[in-house]
Amino acid sequence: MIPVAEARARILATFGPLPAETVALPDALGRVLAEPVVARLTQPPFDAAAMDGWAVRADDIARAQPGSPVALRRIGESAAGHAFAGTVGPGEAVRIFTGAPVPAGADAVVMQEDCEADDGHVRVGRAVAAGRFIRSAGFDFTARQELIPRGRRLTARDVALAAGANIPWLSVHRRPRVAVLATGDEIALPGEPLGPSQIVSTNALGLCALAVAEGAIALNLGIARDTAESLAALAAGAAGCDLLVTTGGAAAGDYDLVRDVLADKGVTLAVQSTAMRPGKALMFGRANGVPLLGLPGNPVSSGVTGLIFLRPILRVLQGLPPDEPGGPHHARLGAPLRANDRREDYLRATLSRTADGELVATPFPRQDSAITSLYARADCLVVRPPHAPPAEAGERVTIIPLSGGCLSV
Ligand SMILES: Nc1nc2c(c(=O)[nH]1)N[C@H]1C(S)=C(S)[C@@H](COP(=O)(O)OP(=O)(O)OC[C@H]3O[C@@H](n4cnc5c(N)ncnc54)[C@H](O)[C@@H]3O)O[C@H]1N2
Ligand code: MOO
Repeated sequence: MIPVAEARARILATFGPLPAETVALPDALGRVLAEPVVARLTQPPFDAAAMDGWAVRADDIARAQPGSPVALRRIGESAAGHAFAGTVGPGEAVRIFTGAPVPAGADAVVMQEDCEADDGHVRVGRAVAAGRFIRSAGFDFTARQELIPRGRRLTARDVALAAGANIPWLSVHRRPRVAVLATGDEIALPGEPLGPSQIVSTNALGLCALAVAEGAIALNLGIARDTAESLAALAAGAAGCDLLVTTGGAAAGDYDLVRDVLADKGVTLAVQSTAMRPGKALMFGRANGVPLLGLPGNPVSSGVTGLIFLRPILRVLQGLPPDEPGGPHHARLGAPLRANDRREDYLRATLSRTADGELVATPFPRQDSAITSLYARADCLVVRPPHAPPAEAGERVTIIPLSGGCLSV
């Protein structure tokens, strides 16, 4: 058994970002930038009004007050998309609307609420400083400015920003293609009629969903029976994928075939088992040239090892750091814990807050790696290092929040 950190390091060392491809902007949400987004225009491209009102010369209305307005001659109109072509001279004003270009000669906008207009004149009842209610050209960004750095997972806000920068397509890392293979004579697909000793496969669908949530394309290869032929035949479907993930058949039982059948002859597995719970039965190597991540069969073990090993692989393949920035996260323990043994423990737990806002993680009393109902309900995993001494309620612990994924606003 090797420590989790070492297993992760050995596994992640074999992956790097996938090549870039070009996608249309509407398809870029959740993708990771391979090239920075650089503005193709200056925004706003011209000095623009920030309010509906009147474009004026600030000096002309320096003495205007609510009781004694200054009258200016109205000479035209500037609406969004329809600029006023002339110049505002002394004693003149142009009707203007939010977003419209401020005409030459004017240096401020007065809100229409402070003005009274008739056909020929506008009476301005408030003095404003030069620059008031004008968004000057480039006030948001300028042409050739780097707006979004490479390596960022694009949010809905980023898509809007790139659109504003007049960019119709983006260079992003190719999505990882992940093949997922369940194993075991006892496993059936959801909805199939079940034999007397059969159970429904949860793991492959859960792992495919995890892969999709992390931005990958998942290919569910189905369920291999406990024979070398079945396993080899279905695993062949992973050809051309960036990763083959198996679940089940990873321990040392008589029917646990994954290691023997799939690992290339002569290739040593980089990881054979890890000092973690759940997830001891874990392997990593290559099968027919495709990286192979062999996860355990117990459903919670497959889910947790998916989070600890599959998720960072998918992030690295997309050009992201293995872990989300901002970690590690911490909380207070909501219940005491016994001393830990030599395996790093990942306890399924709920999160709550104390009256003064502190985060509290309370592990479920039952932690068996086959209890899927509690795993689905958990808000976080509490990480207990190997040989951790007994812990009191209230102690600070490291947690892994069970949220996130590729779609972010
Ligand atoms: N003598 C030992 N026995 C076991 C050990 C050990 O160290 N020595 N480790 C235990 C641990 S811990 C785990 S985890 C499992 C891992 O074994 P495998 O990866 O070989 O998994 P299987 O034996 O194939 O299945 C275990 C369990 O999970 C169920 N399963 C399998 N696939 C699915 C699926 N797709 N969906 C839902 N459930 C699945 C399977 O029916 C078994 O109940 O080994 C322990 N044994
Ligand atoms: O490796 Mo097992 O995952 O502890 O349930």
